[in-house]
Amino acid sequence: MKKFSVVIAGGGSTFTPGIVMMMLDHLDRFPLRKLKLYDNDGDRQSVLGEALEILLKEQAPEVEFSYTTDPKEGFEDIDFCMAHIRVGKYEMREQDEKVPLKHGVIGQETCGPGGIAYGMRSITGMLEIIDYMEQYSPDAWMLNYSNPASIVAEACRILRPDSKVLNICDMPVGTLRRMSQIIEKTPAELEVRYFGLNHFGWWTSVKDREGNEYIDQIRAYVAENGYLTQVEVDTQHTDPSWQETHKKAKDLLAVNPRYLPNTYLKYYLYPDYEFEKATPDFTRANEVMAGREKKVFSAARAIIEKGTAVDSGFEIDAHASFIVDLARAIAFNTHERMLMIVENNGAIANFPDDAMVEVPCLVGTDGPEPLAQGKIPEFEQALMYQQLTVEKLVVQAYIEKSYQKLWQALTLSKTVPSAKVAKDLLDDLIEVNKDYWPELS
Ligand SMILES: NC(=O)c1ccc[n+]([C@@H]2O[C@H](COP(=O)([O-])OP(=O)(O)OC[C@H]3O[C@@H](n4cnc5c(N)ncnc54)[C@H](O)[C@@H]3O)[C@@H](O)[C@H]2O)c1
Ligand SMILES: O=P(O)(O)OC[C@H]1O[C@H](O[C@H]2[C@H](O)[C@@H](O)[C@@H](O)O[C@@H]2CO)[C@H](O)[C@@H](O)[C@@H]1O
Ligand SMILES: [Mn+2]
Repeated sequence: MKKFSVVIAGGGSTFTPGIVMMMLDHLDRFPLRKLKLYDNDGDRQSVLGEALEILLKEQAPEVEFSYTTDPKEGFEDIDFCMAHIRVGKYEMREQDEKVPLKHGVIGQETCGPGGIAYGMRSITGMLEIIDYMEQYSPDAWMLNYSNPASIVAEACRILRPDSKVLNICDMPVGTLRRMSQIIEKTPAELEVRYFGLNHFGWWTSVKDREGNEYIDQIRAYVAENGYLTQVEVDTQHTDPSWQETHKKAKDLLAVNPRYLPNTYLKYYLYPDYEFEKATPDFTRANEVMAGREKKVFSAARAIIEKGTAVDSGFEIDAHASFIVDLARAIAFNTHERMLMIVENNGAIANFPDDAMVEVPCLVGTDGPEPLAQGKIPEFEQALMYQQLTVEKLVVQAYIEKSYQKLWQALTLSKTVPSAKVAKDLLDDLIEVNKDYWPELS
């Protein structure tokens, strides 16, 4: 079987060790000849790079491993780029989550004003790494899960329409694990129908391979428990804030019992509840900095200190194996069925063709082919259209450097109460993002 060369862009990511360990666990399905880390913060990346160098020497010496901040070194001779960059890092995520709270609005990583601010930063970083990939390895594919995926996907549609970039999200993958536990199946046994935008969608069917429908059984469970399961399926999600998020699905179902909701809808349907329970001095960014980030980097420093990764604190991100499934689908034309963020083009019959939607796709060497999801009801259609327009206005604001369009995007968001609040918020966000956003006029 062909051996592949992969660069992880955003090598200093808290997810890098877990994903690398997952890839080593799948070498039989997706063999590697070369694995590289690329980041624009050498100090941050080198901590993980040095530790992973020790781990690969011990566990996969046949794989050529390196880490770099040099784009040519990072992106030459690769088959795939797995991208998980965070432009502005956690210090800016903290601003995304705290600045809106000062204006009485929810603060969140990818939703509402936080997501808009993050999107205005991410576009520049994404264009940068896409261009590096195309300059040094023009035949490579980028598997992107850098956020905010909806805005990044819309920016790719307009600014890099011919680039081989696949935008994906692991939220539905994680929730399907929960659903499978509820009905005592495995995720691999299930086939879903789903429609939405990224972090803004619904399941309309969950069937096993024999065609048995489980959505009613799952709905009955979620109506009582949300997506909280007896056994926590995500080690990432033992934090109380994530437990509350999975539980809140119960209230999302209450307002729209027709379909099973993506947990992110809570920020749009219950922004008042989310604002009331927010802790302005300690948001999710702080939780991660004190939790996952501290844990991952401490484990890396311990490996470097001891000189071995045996019994290390690195934890495999087994659930991230959908990334290998996606790479295999491209490499071996497997026609893997998975949710992707793709141009609608009729997949959702009564929604704009040029919307970047999250729907089930069959993925092969030519990329994803969306599966038709039919017409959607007007409640979901209207919500999606409002959010779609927000996302389109953000990308237009970025391209045109338009203050007016970004003000409109914030005003239109279901999380922002008025044009006045939107403008005050925008002026604050411009100030804190002055090193990252294009200058608006
Ligand atoms: N799509 C999904 O479902 C999903 C799931 C989990 C995480 N994510 C995303 O993955 C990303 C990484 O998350 P994290 O918490 O590990 O962040 P992190 O801050 O720990 O790591 C991100 C890395 O990206 C680097 N970076 C920033 N700008 C860059 C650029 N222009 N070029 C190269 N590197 C750059 C940073 O220096 C940092 O080392 C975020 O965008 C996050 O939202 C997405
Ligand atoms: O608050 P964080 O940094 O812990 O998570 C933000 C991300 O949350 C989702 O990814 C989850 C995923 O849904 C879950 O199954 C597991 O793999 O953990 C991930 C990280 O918590 C979401 O899909 C991402 O877009 C967010 O960035
Ligand atoms: Mn996501």
